[in-house]
Amino acid sequence: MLTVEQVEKSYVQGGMFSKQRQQVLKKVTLECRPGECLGIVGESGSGKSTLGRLMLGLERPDQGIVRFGGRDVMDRRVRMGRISAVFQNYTSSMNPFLTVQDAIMEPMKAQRKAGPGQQMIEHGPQKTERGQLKSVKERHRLEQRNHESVLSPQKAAAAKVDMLLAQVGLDPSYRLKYAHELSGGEAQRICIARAISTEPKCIVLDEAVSSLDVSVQIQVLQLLKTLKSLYKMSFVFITHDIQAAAYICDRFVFFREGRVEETIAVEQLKHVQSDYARKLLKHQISF
Ligand SMILES: Nc1ncnc2c1ncn2[C@@H]1O[C@H](COP(=O)(O)OP(=O)(O)OP(=O)(O)O)[C@@H](O)[C@H]1O
Repeated sequence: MLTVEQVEKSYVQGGMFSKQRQQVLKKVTLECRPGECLGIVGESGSGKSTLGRLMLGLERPDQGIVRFGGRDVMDRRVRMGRISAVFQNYTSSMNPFLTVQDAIMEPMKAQRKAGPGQQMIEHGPQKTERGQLKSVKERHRLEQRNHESVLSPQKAAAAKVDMLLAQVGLDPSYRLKYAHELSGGEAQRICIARAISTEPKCIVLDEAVSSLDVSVQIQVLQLLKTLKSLYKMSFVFITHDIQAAAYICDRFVFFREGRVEETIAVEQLKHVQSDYARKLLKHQISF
């Protein structure tokens, strides 16, 4: 579904006029399958976040391509509403001048603005791939959405936000709060609500629980697991925390110095082949 094919990325090192480049990603090929949680684990500086940005279409690879459903994610229409992100810095992820409601609504508004282009993709060539049933369901959803917005846009928005807040375990009173009025765990739940608001097929989570207290981490991981099965989404879970990854992921990609070192199903972790994967596991997991 989300595929990374022979991707390379380098950055200029030592200032704008320097000719030196650091090769951060080296011929990376991997796939996040429909409905799975793929963990990208590796040491600090191994290139995990760079890979995440490329998977989100935020940066262009020097070589290779990232595709979603067969299409290049650099095309905004391909990723809009289908791929979203949750980052580590939940406080800076939220605009301080927006209420929780407006922050959660932002991606949906952007998706609506994209309108015709979005529909071209939804009902274009994919219609035949996905079959008639899917397109009927989609049409019904769009009609319902239009119907709601014609009747009472504010009420419909508030109801949608309340539903999303409930799904991340927060009550409607949070709707009018601002980022500075939230705890870390609450802010991250809002970022998750925002990420699921367009019912994406895939979420890239980059160190999404790393800054939270351990007890809050567990709650947020449990929440992510529940939402994943509710929405039938895929996750790309980028982390250096193997314990957290083992809790939520189906497969691990061990990432080392910009390369895929080893890929393995989580239930097979005891049988990793590479020294690097063994070393990372030994430091963090006691079997
Ligand atoms: N925009 C950029 N410009 C220049 N160098 C960059 C840029 N982004 C990343 N790098 C470099 O690429 C390397 C990999 O960084 P990246 O953040 O992808 O690693 P990481 O595995 O996510 O690390 P961490 O776990 O510490 O976040 C680092 O050496 C970093 O300095």
